[in-house]
Amino acid sequence: MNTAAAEPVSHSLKGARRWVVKVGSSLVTDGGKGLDATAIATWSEQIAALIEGGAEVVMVSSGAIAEGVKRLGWRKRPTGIPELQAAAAVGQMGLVHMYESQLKERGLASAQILLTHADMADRERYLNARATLLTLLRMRVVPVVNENDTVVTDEIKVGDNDTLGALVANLIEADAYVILTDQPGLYTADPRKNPDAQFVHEAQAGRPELEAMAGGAGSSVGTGGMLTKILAARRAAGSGTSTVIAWGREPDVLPRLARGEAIGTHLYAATAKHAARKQWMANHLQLRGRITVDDGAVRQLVSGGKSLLPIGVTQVVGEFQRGDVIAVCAPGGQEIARGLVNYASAECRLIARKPSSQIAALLGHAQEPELIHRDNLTVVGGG
Ligand SMILES: Nc1ncnc2c1ncn2[C@@H]1O[C@H](COP(=O)(O)OP(=O)(O)O)[C@@H](O)[C@H]1O
Ligand SMILES: N[C@@H](CCC(=O)OP(=O)(O)O)C(=O)O
Repeated sequence: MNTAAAEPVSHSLKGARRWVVKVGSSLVTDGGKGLDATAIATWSEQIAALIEGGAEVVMVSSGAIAEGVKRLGWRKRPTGIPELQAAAAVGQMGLVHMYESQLKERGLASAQILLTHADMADRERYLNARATLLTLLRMRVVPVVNENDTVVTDEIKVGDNDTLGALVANLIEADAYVILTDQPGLYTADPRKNPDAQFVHEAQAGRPELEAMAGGAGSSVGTGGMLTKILAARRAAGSGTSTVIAWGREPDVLPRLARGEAIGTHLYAATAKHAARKQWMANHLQLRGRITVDDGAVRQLVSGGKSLLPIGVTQVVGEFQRGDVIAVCAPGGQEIARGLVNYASAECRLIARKPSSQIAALLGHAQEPELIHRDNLTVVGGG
């Protein structure tokens, strides 16, 4: 851990291509006073600069409840869950409207994505959310993500968009997760309560001593405090994503981070992205089925680093759903890869040996041309 300003900071976000940027309620609503148009304009400007430089950016924005409370004319945040949900539904309108207009002024289209933690836990929804987000990013559209507060209760109680941002970073395997908040970063203790607290410049994400430093929210508008940010950084590191916690009003913070400047607290991921993905597949998911592929497909997967297309599939064993993990076997039976399958077993049987152009005609719908996309595939024993 590096708390001394004199010690050189060794990690940076230079070269990061895919970014998730999260902003907290107190910043977005100027401490609950109402949507801060200037701040949102500033971040939009910075996002436009990143995209201009070839980056992809997902925005995760809190502030719906705080804005809804203001729009409904309530003097303070309610405690009842239905009232919080109602406030979020009202405030979300203003929130996305403001992002849309500010991004549009900078020539960028935006999209609203409302997610719950449960959406990421369900493998089919996980694949759908991933496909939607990656498609938007390919089109240079900026997804603006928030929790789907209408349908969740636990998430409202913990109010945890720090974690949601990390889940999105896992989902799209972001290079960088930037959490913008009302402090310059992590201190060894809550600086609002302890004036002697030292600034933490960098540390490896997931180190247990970081959790001991982090306290709860410092304002009545924010919810998670530093602890959820530290835990979110640990989670992001699981997919090889490094996290920076920085002050949201730091001038030009995002482009400066992209240029490699040391701003805020850098919580770096110890494992590289590709290795992290392999580990995740190996550890977290149970095999639900098996398919055999022909020699041509084996070559494409093992040496070519390509996706698996239905045309190379010769046999489908077991019952599985879209999003399940299946093993891919060579004609001799040995497992060569495993990955998240885009079609259920019954559909795989119908499209096996067929060109992808026939999927829509055979199934009545076409999710993706690949049976397993190469991003969701890990070659067994390969690099
Ligand atoms: N060790 C720490 N370092 C910095 N801030 C801390 C620490 N522990 C607790 N905090 C508090 O966390 C607050 C930021 O979290 P929160 O209010 O939830 O913001 P946001 O709305 O941006 O998520 C800070 O204002 C600060 O008072
Ligand atoms: N979905 C809620 C998010 C609450 C939340 O996590 O807030 P914060 O701790 O300020 O990031 C909202 O938009 O109000």
